[in-house]
Order: sequence, then structure tokens, then C-alpha cells
Amino acid sequence: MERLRIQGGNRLTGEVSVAGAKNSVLKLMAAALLAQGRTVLYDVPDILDVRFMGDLLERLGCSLTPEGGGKLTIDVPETIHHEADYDLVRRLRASITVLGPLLARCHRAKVALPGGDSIGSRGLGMHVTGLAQMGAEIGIEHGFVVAEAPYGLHGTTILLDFPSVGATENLLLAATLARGTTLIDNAAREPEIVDIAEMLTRMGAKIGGIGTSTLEIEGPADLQSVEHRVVPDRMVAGTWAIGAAVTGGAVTLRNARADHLDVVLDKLARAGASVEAGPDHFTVRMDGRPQAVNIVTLPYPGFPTDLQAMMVALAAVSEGTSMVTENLFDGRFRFVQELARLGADVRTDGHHAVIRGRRMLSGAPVEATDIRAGAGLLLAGLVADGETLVSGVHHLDRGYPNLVGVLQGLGAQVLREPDDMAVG
Ligand SMILES: CC(=O)N[C@H]1[C@@H](OP(=O)(O)OP(=O)(O)OC[C@H]2O[C@@H](n3ccc(=O)[nH]c3=O)[C@H](O)[C@@H]2O)O[C@H](CO)[C@@H](O)[C@@H]1O
Ligand SMILES: C=C(OP(=O)(O)O)C(=O)O
Repeated sequence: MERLRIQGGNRLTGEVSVAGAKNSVLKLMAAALLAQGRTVLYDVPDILDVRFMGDLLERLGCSLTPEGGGKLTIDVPETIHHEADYDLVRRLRASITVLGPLLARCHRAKVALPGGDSIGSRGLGMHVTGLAQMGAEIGIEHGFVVAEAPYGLHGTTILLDFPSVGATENLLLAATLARGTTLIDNAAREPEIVDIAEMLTRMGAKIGGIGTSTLEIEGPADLQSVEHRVVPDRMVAGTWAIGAAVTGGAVTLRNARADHLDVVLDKLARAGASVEAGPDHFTVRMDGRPQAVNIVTLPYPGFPTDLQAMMVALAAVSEGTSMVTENLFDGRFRFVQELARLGADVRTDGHHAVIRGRRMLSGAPVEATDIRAGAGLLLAGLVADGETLVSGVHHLDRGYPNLVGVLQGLGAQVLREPDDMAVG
């Protein structure tokens, strides 16, 4: 176990080149399972979750070759295994995305219930119901999702109760090999889903409505493996952009899509930051103390829940009182008790948090309980007086490539060290 030792007080200034998105690449890796042959992905981030997903694909029979510089080759054999065991699947939520491809290709699948961040209850009802509507016999038994479709899946109309990212992805992947037309209504439309749909289209899938809340997939397609560049990680870009605002610095994000962060950049501008955006980069600069802003997390294009903790850190040092409403995950305010150790004044009531900004936070030991909680605590530590120790850094390693290198490159005083106080 390791922790970060942060000496607060330095502004983040400089440039960061953003790699491909964790929340896209993991699903693109699952999509590769749909076609025998060689898939090549570019801009793959060097993060723990990619390694975990790679281990899972290898267990299913694929060979993976990371070639450096963000290139990852995945060789998928003619026959793949249909079972994904608990020991691999529990390490990341995105592992559930192999369910759709395995069922579509092998006509059966047995996938252990996934793990992931401790951010509240994370149901799978929409994945299961959608696949059942497509003709699968599917249920949850002894900690596994077990599914069979001996004659293959068929197209149908699926109306999601909620635009779930994971359910949209699983059903989209499965539908490419299903007979007939599948309509996914109330689909999620995050940029990562657009990225997956674009790779599937290049593989030969016929998908209408990409980027809208109604996806129409005409199957079955004769899919061929392809080469694909992963969409830039808007959560990583957003984290360092908010970091610039929290610390009163100026950060330019290269290989970053401002248009995927419209609401976030608008909120930063309302907080007093200046934002300059080009087609594949943007700069966020904050002079003076940030002003309080309210945020409400929602499915895309609303404010992303994955940047909520960082905005709470910003609110903690802003002038005025901010209200943050979390609509996606019931446990996503768990980190505020850790933020309080740094002196933040946050009161939560159900899915609302009220944050009264303080001029100063003070460094202390804190524990990251999930990836974005860790990022929020890290940003708070950068602006706190004195030293902050952030335990649980492995959560950040799930999705932030070269974390300490990036921070040091931006002028932060941060070191990584063994965590002699770690539990377990
Ligand atoms: C690996 C990955 O891409 N993770 C992202 C993905 O997670 P994930 O795909 O798990 O998120 P979902 O959009 O599915 O979940 C949103 C909400 O719907 C609920 N739900 C979902 C499916 C279902 O069948 N039943 C159900 O009740 C969940 O419990 C949650 O409360 O989207 C989230 C929402 O943008 C992001 O925070 C995560 O970073
Ligand atoms: C919640 C997240 O990840 P996961 O869905 O992989 O747990 C996240 O990236 O913020």
C-alpha cells in the first residue's frame, strides 16, 4: 500500500497531455471480443484498470501485447471462454461489459458480479432485463450473472428506466450480433459511448442515432477487428482543470476535448476562472479566490458525477456557500468526512451537500475510499496549509496515469511513499 505526501501551497501551472479515457478503453477492450482477429488500440492509458481488464481478456483466451506509447494489441482467437471469474471481475466495475459480447458470441456467459468503487449501490437490473428481452435466459446465481441464448440473441425494443452507461454499453455490444433490429431507448449518450459506437461501426456494425438517446442497431453484423484511437479522458482533463482553479494556477490540457466538458468549464468560468479552448486543447486559469457555484450531477451532458468530489474541494475554498446535489450514486458523499479533516465545512443531507467556503484548509492524514474521492482529497491537499497524507493511492492508480509525475510537472510538491499506517 502506498500514500501521497503533499506539501500544500503551490499553484498548478503548466501543461498535461491527456491519454485515452479509462471509461472508454475498458469497454473497447470488451468490444474486441466480438470479432476474431487483431484489434489495435492507441492512446491507451497506463492505469491499473487496463491491466485488470487485460488479465480478464487473457483468461478468456485472448493475447495482449502492450507496445509502449499507448499502443495495445489484442489478439482474439476463434473460440473464447465464456466464464469470467470473481478473482478478476471483482477488481473493476467495467468487467461486467464482457457479459454482452460473451453472450452474443458464445451464446452463453457466466460473469461474476463486478466490483468497483465504494460509491453506493450499483444495480445490474437494466443489463439483465435488456438481455432477457433480447432472448437470453438470464439470472443471478451464487454471485454470478448466468446467461444462455442457445439460438442466439434477437433484436427488440428496450426502454431503459434510466440512461445507465453500463447497461447501454452491454446492450449495444450484444445487439451488434443479434438478429434483426434492436432499439435502445433512453440510452446514455456519454462521449465514451459514442467512442464505442464509432469503433463498432468501423468493425462493420450498423448503428443509427449515435450520440442521441435512441440507438438503433441492425444485426447481425459480420464484424472485423480494427484499429482505433481512444477518446481523451474527460475526467482526467477535468480533474487537472479544477485543480488549476482550486490552487489559483493555470493549466493547459493537451489532447483534451473542451466540448466534452461544457458544463464543467461553464461552472469553472462562473467560479471566476478564464477558459480558452481550441479543438484539441484548453487552458483554465484562476486569478484570485474562486466564487461559490452550485452543481447538480446528471447523466451526460449534465455535470458528471465523476468530477463532483473535485468540485466539492473547490467549493471548500471558495468565497460563499455552494450547494452540490448528487443524483447518480448514493455513496458519493462518503469522502466529505475525510475532507472535513482538512478543515472543510461541509454538511450533507441525503443527496445534497452544503459547503461553506473557507479561506484556508489545513493539512492532515486522509483516506481515499474511491478514485474520485482520492482526486478530491488530493486537490484539497494541494491548497491546504502544511502537509497532507493521502492513503489509498491505489484507487487513483485505477484511472490517473503517471499521477505523481503529472503533479510534479505542474509544480506540486508531491511524493509517493509506502503507507506504514495502511490497514489490511
Ligand atoms: C467504468 C465506467 O464507465 N464507470 C462509469 C459508469 O458507471 P456505471 O456504468 O456503473 O454507471 P450507470 O450509469 O450504469 O449507473 C448510474 C446509476 O444507475 C444505477 N443502475 C445502473 C444499471 C442498472 O442496471 N441498474 C441501476 O440501478 C446505478 O446503481 C447508479 O445509481 O457511469 C457512471 C455514471 O456516469 C460513472 O460514474 C462511472 O465512472
Ligand atoms: C466510478 C468510477 O469508476 P468505476 O465505474 O470503474 O468504479 C469512476 O471512474 O469515477
